[in-house]
Amino acid sequence: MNAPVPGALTSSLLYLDGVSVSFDGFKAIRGLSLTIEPGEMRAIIGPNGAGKTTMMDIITGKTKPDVGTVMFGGSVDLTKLDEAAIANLGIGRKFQKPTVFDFHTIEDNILLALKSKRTVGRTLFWKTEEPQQKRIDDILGIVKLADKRDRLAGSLSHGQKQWLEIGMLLAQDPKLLLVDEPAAGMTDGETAQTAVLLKEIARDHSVIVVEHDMGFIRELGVKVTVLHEGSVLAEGPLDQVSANERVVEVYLGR
Ligand SMILES: Nc1ncnc2c1ncn2[C@@H]1O[C@H](COP(=O)(O)OP(=O)(O)OP(=O)(O)O)[C@@H](O)[C@H]1O
Repeated sequence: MNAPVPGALTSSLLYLDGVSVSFDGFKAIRGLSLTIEPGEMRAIIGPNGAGKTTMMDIITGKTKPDVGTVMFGGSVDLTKLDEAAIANLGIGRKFQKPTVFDFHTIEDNILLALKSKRTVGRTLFWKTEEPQQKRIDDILGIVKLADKRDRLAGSLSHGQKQWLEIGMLLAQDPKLLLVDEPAAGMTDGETAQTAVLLKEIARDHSVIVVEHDMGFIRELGVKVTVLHEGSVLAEGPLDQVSANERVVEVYLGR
């Protein structure tokens, strides 16, 4: 394992170095190093089994690495914290399948997410209705559901449900959002709209997007990290990693 780089530790929002984890002797993550800067959106691609989900499990505390450094905000060691503590630090995760409350309105879904934010200070000073309403309006505007606010979430299309869940994540006020295959199952129009939405969110948040849809990744126009067999195979602009022979061999050419 490499020694942590002090400069990167102080300036990076997320810093992984030399991270490995094995399941029953199988190394799912091997010597993974990755740095996300404040305000950065990063796309993660890679073949099935490359370790993308396990990497997110490590960041969110679901899985503990066997070795390696995982630092957040320059000084917080995520390997020492449980999932709830990591969520409270401001790391939000959106799983592939949308989990919204179908029998509540869209607005109430956002309201419930706002109320479930578990920071003590926020709960104590939680009393004024107006800022809360403004926050709901802002979030519904970002996820383009303001005109549907009174409809039941269950009536939304798959793509719209994904946007609502992203809105619910925003209600938690995360510093870093981990988004797993947001474009899966979406129409082309919804996929393009999702890229616009994530770019807007990335103006105020750091975002890690795991995706297989290369058209969508092109739309995002951000730095791409290619994972393969649990470590970084290539990193850089999409055109650059797409031209990498090894990336073509293990992923793009298949
Ligand atoms: N809890 C576990 N127990 C045993 N093996 C696991 C476990 N979790 C993941 N693995 C294995 O680790 C490897 C990496 O899996 P992971 O789900 O992280 O890959 P992925 O890149 O997310 O793949 P996909 O694109 O299919 O979602 C796979 O070979 C998987 O079978």
